[in-house]
Amino acid sequence: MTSDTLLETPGNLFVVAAPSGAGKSSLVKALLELDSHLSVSVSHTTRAPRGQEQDGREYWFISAPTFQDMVDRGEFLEWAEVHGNRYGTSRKGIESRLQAGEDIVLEIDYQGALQIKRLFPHAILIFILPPSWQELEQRLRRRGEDQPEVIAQRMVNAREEVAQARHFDFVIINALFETALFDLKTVVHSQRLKYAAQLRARSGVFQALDLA
Ligand SMILES: Nc1nc2c(ncn2[C@@H]2O[C@H](COP(=O)(O)OP(=O)(O)O)[C@@H](O)[C@H]2O)c(=O)[nH]1
Ligand SMILES: Nc1ncnc2c1ncn2[C@@H]1O[C@H](COP(=O)(O)OP(=O)(O)O)[C@@H](O)[C@H]1O
Repeated sequence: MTSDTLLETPGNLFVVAAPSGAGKSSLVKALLELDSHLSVSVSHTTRAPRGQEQDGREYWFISAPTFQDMVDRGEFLEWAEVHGNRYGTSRKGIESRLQAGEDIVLEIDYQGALQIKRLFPHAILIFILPPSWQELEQRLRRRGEDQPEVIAQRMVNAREEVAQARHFDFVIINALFETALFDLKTVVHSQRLKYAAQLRARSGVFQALDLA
């Protein structure tokens, strides 16, 4: 990463991906409660809402034709088909929020994460791993939101998803929740420090000392 790419926007962009059930949503939710400078982008999806999910909170739930219209109009920064449904990050707001210095987290799959890295080379890609396959399956069952065949499909897809972790900047193992949350906070915090250091490196003091 070069300093120029880091300074592309004043806001930091974090992308968190994981196989279904690894704990990504729980970790991001806990992180947002602790960090008022971070906000999450709400994706659009053609998937039906689960139990307590609300339109505009977890996702914008839209029909397949509406999703296609948005694709055709170029309204997504990235989109992908995951577990038989389509999911996308709306362009609206993201670029302007980053330019305004806001930090944003995207909770998306690996295909979307890799698209975002191409668009925003300074984005920080974080992959969350479960401690074992057995624990992953247990978490999907305990969550109690998906039918057995949906869980089976997600376990099959998880093998392919986990193989993509090597393309990410950081890999966090979510065995103990509090430890994984601490790791996630540390990544966010260190990225902010790095950015602040880049700004200082361009400041008058560094220029005057021939350190820039
Ligand atoms: N590419 C992309 N993937 C997304 C987006 N929103 C959610 N996803 C991913 O779609 C997958 C399925 O999400 P979901 O149906 O909520 O299931 P869960 O991960 O088991 O909670 C997960 O890997 C999400 O990270 C998006 O905007 N773009
Ligand atoms: N470290 C952990 N230990 C045990 N259970 C966890 C842990 N992290 C998350 N969970 C539980 O696992 C289930 C799946 O978590 P969730 O955040 O919905 O995953 P994802 O968003 O990755 O699909 C939830 O019931 C959640 O409470």
